[in-house]
Amino acid sequence: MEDHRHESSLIKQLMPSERNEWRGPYRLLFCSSKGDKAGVMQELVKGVSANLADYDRRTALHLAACEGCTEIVVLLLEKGADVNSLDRWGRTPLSDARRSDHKDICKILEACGGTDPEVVDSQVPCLEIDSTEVDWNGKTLIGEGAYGEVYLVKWRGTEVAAKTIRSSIASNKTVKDNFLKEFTLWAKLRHPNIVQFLGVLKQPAGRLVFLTEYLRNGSLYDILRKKGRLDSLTAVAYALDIARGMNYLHKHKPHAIIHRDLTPRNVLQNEAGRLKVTDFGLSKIAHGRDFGYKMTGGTGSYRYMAPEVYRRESYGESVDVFSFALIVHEMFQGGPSNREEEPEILADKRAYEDERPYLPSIVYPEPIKSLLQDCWHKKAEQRPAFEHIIMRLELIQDDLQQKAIGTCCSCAVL
Ligand SMILES: Nc1ncnc2c1ncn2[C@@H]1O[C@H](COP(=O)(O)OP(=O)(O)OP(=O)(O)O)[C@@H](O)[C@H]1O
Repeated sequence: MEDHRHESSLIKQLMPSERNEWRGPYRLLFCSSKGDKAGVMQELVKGVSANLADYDRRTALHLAACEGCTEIVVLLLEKGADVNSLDRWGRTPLSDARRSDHKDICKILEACGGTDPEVVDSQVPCLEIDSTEVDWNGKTLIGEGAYGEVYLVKWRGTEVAAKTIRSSIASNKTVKDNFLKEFTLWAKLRHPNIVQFLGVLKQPAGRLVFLTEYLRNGSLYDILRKKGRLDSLTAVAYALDIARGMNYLHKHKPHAIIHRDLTPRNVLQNEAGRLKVTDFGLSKIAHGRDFGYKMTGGTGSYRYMAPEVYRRESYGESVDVFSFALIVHEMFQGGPSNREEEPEILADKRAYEDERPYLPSIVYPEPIKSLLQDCWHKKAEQRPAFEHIIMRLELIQDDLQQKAIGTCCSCAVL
């Protein structure tokens, strides 16, 4: 997608020297994007319309809202700028201010009747599923998480998972709106290793139920509990599934999607044996400032938490790489290490004493060992990106397959 958020397309085409000397009506757009109040005033006094737009239909108000130029926003509104003008991508100035996190400008625009189609979108009918289409009669409880129960139900004759958000959580309007925003984003995602979001049920206020595809084999957590250690080829195939799903999320445009809560419980398996990642983005709502939920030892999220998250420092995509390494470690080992230790204490030791799980050579092939050490590196910027992890895993997979064929052939010769 084109990045249209920052500057008018006309301004982008100008050389720096031309920008400074630019005269003519479009100077209004340039000055608005640069916070040049005197310049904006000059243009308006000359009679340039406050609603002048470039050929992407970006107005001075879009640009000022996007760039955080509060004074210009106020001035343009006073001079009759249309608070809800839509650009070529269907965005209003409020959409731009929200995306750039200019909270003061959002308040000003909202007070003037500004709306954000991207949020309205979260309630658009295409996301909404009529509750009467869901057959709850034969429902089966599949599991229970931090937010509520998960049921197997039928929707239009197809088995799907219905995930409920407890009313104690969903009755908070801000929390509910944030869930809806995350669903809007999730609904747009399509990848073989990402659980498919299907829609939100029309429910009375305070309740929230959403549908996703149903994955018959349950979570990786359940699989490891049942099967214990996985053989190297299976573990690497599973690691590749997770890495491909995560790479898709991290490469999302215009912003990477960071999972923040990648754990074996949030990795599900379908009947064909393929793993898919689920519940990304939701953890920051429930665990974040919107809702004072604290991750418990029970849900186990601390066990996979990157040191910088535990230390409450700023973080990026590599927090998911850290969690990924611990999941891969478990697949080779058959479960978490230091099972008896409180997850929070474990996270503390990882964050402050640089403690990491043991990697015995008898269990971990050398290239897996070095991959895990890189992925849980204490310096977040040293951890590899998922696209590189995929390449390394593919090489490891080829090598393991060659060895497996070799072993098989020597059996046949014998
Ligand atoms: N789409 C699905 N298909 C099949 N089973 C599912 C699906 N979604 C969830 N489950 C099952 O329900 C359980 C509970 O899921 P849920 O996402 O609510 O919580 P969790 O991931 O286990 O924990 P937390 O809420 O702390 O992340 C999962 O562990 C899984 O076994």
